[in-house]
Amino acid sequence: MDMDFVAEKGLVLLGCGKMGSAMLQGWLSDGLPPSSVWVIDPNPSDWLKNTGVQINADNLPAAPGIVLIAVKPQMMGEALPSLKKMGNGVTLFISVAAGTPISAFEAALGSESPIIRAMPNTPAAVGRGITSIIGNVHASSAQLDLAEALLRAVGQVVRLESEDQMDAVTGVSGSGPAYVFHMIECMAKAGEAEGLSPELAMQLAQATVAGAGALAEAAEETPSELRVNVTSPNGTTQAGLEVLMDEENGLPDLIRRTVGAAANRSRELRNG
Ligand SMILES: NC(=O)C1=CN([C@@H]2O[C@H](COP(=O)(O)OP(=O)(O)OC[C@H]3O[C@@H](n4cnc5c(N)ncnc54)[C@H](O)[C@@H]3O)[C@@H](O)[C@H]2O)C=CC1
Ligand SMILES: O=C(O)[C@@H]1CCC=N1
Repeated sequence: MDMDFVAEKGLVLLGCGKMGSAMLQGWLSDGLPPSSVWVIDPNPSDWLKNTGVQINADNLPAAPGIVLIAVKPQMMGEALPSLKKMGNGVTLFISVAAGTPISAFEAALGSESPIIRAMPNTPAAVGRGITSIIGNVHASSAQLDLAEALLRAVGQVVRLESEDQMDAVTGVSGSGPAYVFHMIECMAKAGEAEGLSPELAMQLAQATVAGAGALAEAAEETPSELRVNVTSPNGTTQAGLEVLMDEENGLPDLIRRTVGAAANRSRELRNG
């Protein structure tokens, strides 16, 4: 059971904004035929309109293979009723919404419905996402395998042991790309402050973050060892890291508070 199953039975996307589009882009470039995809979204983007998928069509499949729910948690109450008739025990629902618990989908779609809660991230658009998943009791191991196969087409997949882990996961990997993009912005601005042109500073910052990420993934050394490899005793990196790694004002505390705030917001979203 994999992409062929999804192509045959159909994929319905409820909401196709930034995250839904990032995943759809990955699936379409992986060979999912646009004719197998139905999107429900009152505000489809120009990109979406050019993909060839069916948008707000009347001919929705009665029992699609998968329904991906990718609306904002705040829109859930308004959006979910349109799916209720698909809560037939056959269709697998996958939600990527931050905060919204599995119990909310069970209440809206029928308590027998197989539901998988997932937390992806936008690097899915280039096949480099990571998605954490957990299913309800009605999601069979074959359905978890199906979700994993679908999501693996846009990056790595990890299975969680408990839904409680989802808030921390959201704080680290769901929101994480934004922290890294901001790091690029800050490095580029700092390069400008040291006299580089904006274009050169941005090129250096982007390539450095992308290259360091690729090396961290490919190398046998840990990120700590890779950091030490860059750091010549009493050299330039040491001088920089003394600021970045400062216990009181440095990155460790800042990142701890950043991830904590995102995880807390995820906990708050549980209540709608
Ligand atoms: N953007 C990200 O990096 C990530 C987002 N998520 C989750 O993905 C979900 C969507 O987030 P984004 O794509 O960033 O938001 P977005 O605002 O870009 O997309 C939401 C889409 O839902 C559509 N929509 C609104 N009301 C609707 C309705 N009643 N029926 C159908 N569609 C409706 C909107 O037109 C929009 O296209 C959220 O629940 C978020 O927590 C999860 C992981 C990462
Ligand atoms: O900012 C948000 O709420 C969503 C969830 C994770 C990333 N974006």
